[in-house]
Amino acid sequence: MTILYNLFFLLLSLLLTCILLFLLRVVLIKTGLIYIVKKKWRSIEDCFHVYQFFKVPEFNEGMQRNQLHHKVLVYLNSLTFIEDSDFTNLFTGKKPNEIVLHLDPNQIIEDDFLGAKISWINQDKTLVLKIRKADKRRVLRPYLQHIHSVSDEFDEKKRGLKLYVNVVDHQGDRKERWRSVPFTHTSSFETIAMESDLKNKVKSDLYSFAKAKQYYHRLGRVWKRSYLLYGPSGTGKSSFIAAMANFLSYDVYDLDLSKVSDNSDLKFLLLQTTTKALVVIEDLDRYLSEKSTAVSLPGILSFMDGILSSSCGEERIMVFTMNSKDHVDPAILRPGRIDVHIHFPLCNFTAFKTLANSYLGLKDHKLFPQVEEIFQNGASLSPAEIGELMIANRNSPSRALKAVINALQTDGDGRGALNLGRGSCENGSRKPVEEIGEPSGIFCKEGANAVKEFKKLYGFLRVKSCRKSQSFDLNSRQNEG
Ligand SMILES: Nc1ncnc2c1ncn2[C@@H]1O[C@H](COP(=O)(O)OP(=O)(O)OP(=O)(O)O)[C@@H](O)[C@H]1O
Ligand SMILES: [Mg+2]
Repeated sequence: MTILYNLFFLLLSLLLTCILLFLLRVVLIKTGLIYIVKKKWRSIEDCFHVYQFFKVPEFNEGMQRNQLHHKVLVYLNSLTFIEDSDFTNLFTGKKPNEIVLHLDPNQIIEDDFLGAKISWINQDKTLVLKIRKADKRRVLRPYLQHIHSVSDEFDEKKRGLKLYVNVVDHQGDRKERWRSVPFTHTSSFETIAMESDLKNKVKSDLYSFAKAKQYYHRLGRVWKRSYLLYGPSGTGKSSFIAAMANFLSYDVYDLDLSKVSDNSDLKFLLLQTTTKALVVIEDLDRYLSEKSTAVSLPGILSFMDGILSSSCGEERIMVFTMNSKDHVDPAILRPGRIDVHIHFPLCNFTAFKTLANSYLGLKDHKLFPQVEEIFQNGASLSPAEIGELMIANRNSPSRALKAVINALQTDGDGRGALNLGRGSCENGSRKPVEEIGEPSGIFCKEGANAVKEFKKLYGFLRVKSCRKSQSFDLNSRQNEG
């Protein structure tokens, strides 16, 4: 009996202690006393550690700006810890409704890195780093490197993307060949009407490319990737390039071949592009067939193979667009030259529904079956043409759909037939998109060499079809990256 009593009292006292501790915690948190306790605890802890201090002044002895000071400031302003500090400054940002936090003079910021507690004090144009002596050897160097990369990334994002266009070299001195303007195209993968599976493949391909620096280096390859976007006018090729740039946060270099004076000029232009860039040549088929450029075919081929670009920065993506591959020199299209080919067909019913959703906010409509039937009969228009009709009639969805039906019945008849006859992927003849339920864009990887490399690396033995080898390639690289 006494044992039972003792056990009961023990349990009761345990329960009471738990309730008391819980109440104490609530009081501490609710009243803010927790911060006082934490502060006191830290100052007691401080007494048992030896600290080292590193000063980062804003200017050096020659009164030149110390870049590290700028980087640390950018880094500290990006920390979430700044929100938790006792006081800080609030400013409006560049974007509407944006509010940014900025360090105040004399403010102390706590940071955590690899388990070490680090604090920064903002004192009279000098930032002072305080670190425990015991942590210094292990943490200081990687911490400073971390600051470098975070602040570079932050600066990069703040800078905004740029669109560069090449200008004619009037002086003949090859200086300032690129002019830039802010890149403000708002196109994104979400706004492009395209089969979602294909879109995801492109996204993951781009993403794994951006992460694969070590991999490309190990293979001794130039860290670049090239895409060919081909299809009739108004099918979204240029919009897709803008979406790629926005997705990767890369600048765009739009190369106008008619303003390039010769092969060596092309080389100079490439040398002047920066890293993290999308180098674009639009309408390559037209330049080649009209011979409207002074650059020769070998000049273009070596540009594609990355021989020229290997000497300049890295991490670049090249994009070429064409209306058709039919009359292009086979050397351009040979496997391994352009990594990924993407076909942009005229609109099919699936793409039409995406457009109707984004332009008119329509998920379904009683006229949809009629539109579907017209598409099934082979009629088609470009997404640009359909988009225009929808924009013009955006206040009345029914009128917009009737306008599209009308246009498909009159202008769209022959175009559909043309689309059906087009080749799509290298390994087979193209069937009507709607009939076989094929994606509205075709994604076909032609990098036979790259496929071999991946097979060697990962021990894949089965030779797959063009389409399959591409997806296998993407998966394996994703794993790698
Ligand atoms: N697949 C699509 N999804 C959404 N909008 C599209 C699509 N295709 C075209 N558009 C719209 O049509 C307009 C023209 O498209 P874009 O300039 O990208 O076509 P293009 O294929 O580059 O044409 P071109 O070969 O004549 O240069 C853009 O405003 C774009 O928003
Ligand atoms: Mg275009």
